[in-house]
Amino acid sequence: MKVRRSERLIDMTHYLLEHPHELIPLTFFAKRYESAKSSISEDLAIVKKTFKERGTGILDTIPGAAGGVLFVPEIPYEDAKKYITDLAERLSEQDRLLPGGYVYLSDLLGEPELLRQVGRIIASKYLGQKIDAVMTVATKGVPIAQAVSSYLNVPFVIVRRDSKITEGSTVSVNYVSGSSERIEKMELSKRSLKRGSRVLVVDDFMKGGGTVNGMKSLIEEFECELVGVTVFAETKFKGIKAIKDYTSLLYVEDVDTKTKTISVVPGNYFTA
Ligand SMILES: O=P(O)(O)OC[C@H]1C[C@H](OP(=O)(O)OP(=O)(O)O)[C@H](O)[C@@H]1O
Repeated sequence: MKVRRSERLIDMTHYLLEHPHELIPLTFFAKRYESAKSSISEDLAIVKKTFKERGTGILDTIPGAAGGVLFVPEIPYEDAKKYITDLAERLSEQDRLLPGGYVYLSDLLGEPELLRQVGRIIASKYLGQKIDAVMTVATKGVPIAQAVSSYLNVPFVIVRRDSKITEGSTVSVNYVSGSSERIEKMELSKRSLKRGSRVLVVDDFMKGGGTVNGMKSLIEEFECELVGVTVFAETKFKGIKAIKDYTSLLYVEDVDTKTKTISVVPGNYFTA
């Protein structure tokens, strides 16, 4: 039964939002709605225009028999800036400060809406760049990696600091944990990354940068390519950070251990 345009537009938009970075042939929609390809092309032009005007993302049209449409999510700069600025205020609450200058984030990183927004903001940073996998380290980086990978439609891989029999054979590297200035080890299952993969590293928090630097070494061990590094939050570090090229959404600019207060501002995401 032929489907009316208004219904096609609703269902088509839902399908595209659910399948980012996936090339969808026009014939798929023509069959789904029992409509002519010319009608589908008109529908997609409406969706493309609305996505662009609303900052939902880009609807690329790939011509030819093997062509189709491909939805690339993004977030307008102003929307990202406002969201992160509001989050910075929220983080500047009392009693988030932990020993060693860490910040309690687990409540925030358990909120589905926050993870959706953070995933979209981080994915938008790498618009147009080929990414084959997102990498993070257990544990608190995992929800962020999952959110980013769902927007990029690529797998995420979890680096571990402890050996797990269920990971099979692994590649491990030693790294200097900037925070504890100790030599620590991290490892990744050999099955996780194909040689030559382009990898985006994300994590929840950066202090000395040793953890991210360890993941950078792992990427080299796998003969893969580091596309970039984005952390949810970073804090000042008394020494020299182990890594220079990274983006942070939030920056803990001041910590008062007496009053247990912190001052958080937007990170270098908006300036880098
Ligand atoms: O920049 P660095 O000085 O290396 O510190 C950042 C590390 C430390 C902390 O992990 P932990 O809290 O140790 O581990 P988990 O994520 O499992 O809680 C955080 O999640 C980053 O991974």
